[in-house]
Amino acid sequence: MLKTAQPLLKVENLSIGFSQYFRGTQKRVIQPISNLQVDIEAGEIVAVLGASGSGKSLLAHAILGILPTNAICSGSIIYRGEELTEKRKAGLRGREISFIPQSVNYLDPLMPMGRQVQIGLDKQSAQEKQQRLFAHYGLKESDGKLYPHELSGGMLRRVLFATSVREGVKLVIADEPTPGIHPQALAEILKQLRQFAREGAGVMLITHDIMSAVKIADRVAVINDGQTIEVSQVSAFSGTGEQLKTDYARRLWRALPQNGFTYRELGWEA
Ligand SMILES: Nc1ncnc2c1ncn2[C@@H]1O[C@H](COP(=O)(O)OP(=O)(O)OP(=O)(O)O)[C@@H](O)[C@H]1O
Ligand code: NI
Repeated sequence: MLKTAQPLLKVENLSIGFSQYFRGTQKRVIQPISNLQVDIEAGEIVAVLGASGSGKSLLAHAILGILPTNAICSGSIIYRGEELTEKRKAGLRGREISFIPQSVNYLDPLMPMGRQVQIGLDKQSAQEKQQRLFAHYGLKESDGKLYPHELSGGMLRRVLFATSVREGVKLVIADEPTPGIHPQALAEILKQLRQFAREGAGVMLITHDIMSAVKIADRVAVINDGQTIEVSQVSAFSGTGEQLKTDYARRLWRALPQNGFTYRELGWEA
């Protein structure tokens, strides 16, 4: 891949904390993310791999500008050469920067599915495009009139995917898009992410599934306790992991069932 001087997205020294009350009145700050780094080139898929609670969703939400209001955030997020301010995030979100959230709760419970997929689409052709997306994701035209509670979990995930397909999308953030999904649907989703990249978008695939990461990513960023442990080319995840830079990543790789160890040794509950 051609290296450009400036990556599409560069997250540097990102720290996120929350101020919390405990014992009623005392305040303390918890720091789920500290000094996290990751960057993505246009046309590249970077997997962000980390155990549950390691800070993956917070990273996604920081890039998108949808952190809870009590979050204390510092560091820099540079997108296309410029600081991604909260105002810029709001303007790009759902358009140039698209998001496939971890939870189907991100869908509006009070809005029919068809309208949710039309958000961010060019008004004149929105309906036609939405219908094409529905067909592409195996949803029926009549499903467009249904509300989230009337659809199955699998269908909702497909709707979430449809909301991320936008003309001119340059960055796709997919937060665990594959939980509990059967293998064929998983292959389909990974193929779609690859397609985004082929069309020139940068893709961040957040996952705790090392196999999905290795199957699809160009590079893998391993995070633990809100810190970047290692960023490596995907080719380093092979053999005995001798090309990996850190012991942590090597243990993670070797813990795969086919590599002989178990996740439990890492205390990693996938
Ligand atoms: N609003 C919040 N207030 C306080 N702590 C929070 C808040 N949101 C997240 N955290 C804490 O930050 C840490 C990271 O959370 P995050 O959701 O980013 O993890 P994750 O890597 O996405 O995990 P999972 O794989 O389970 O989705 C967790 O310990 C979580 O409890
Ligand atoms: Ni998460």
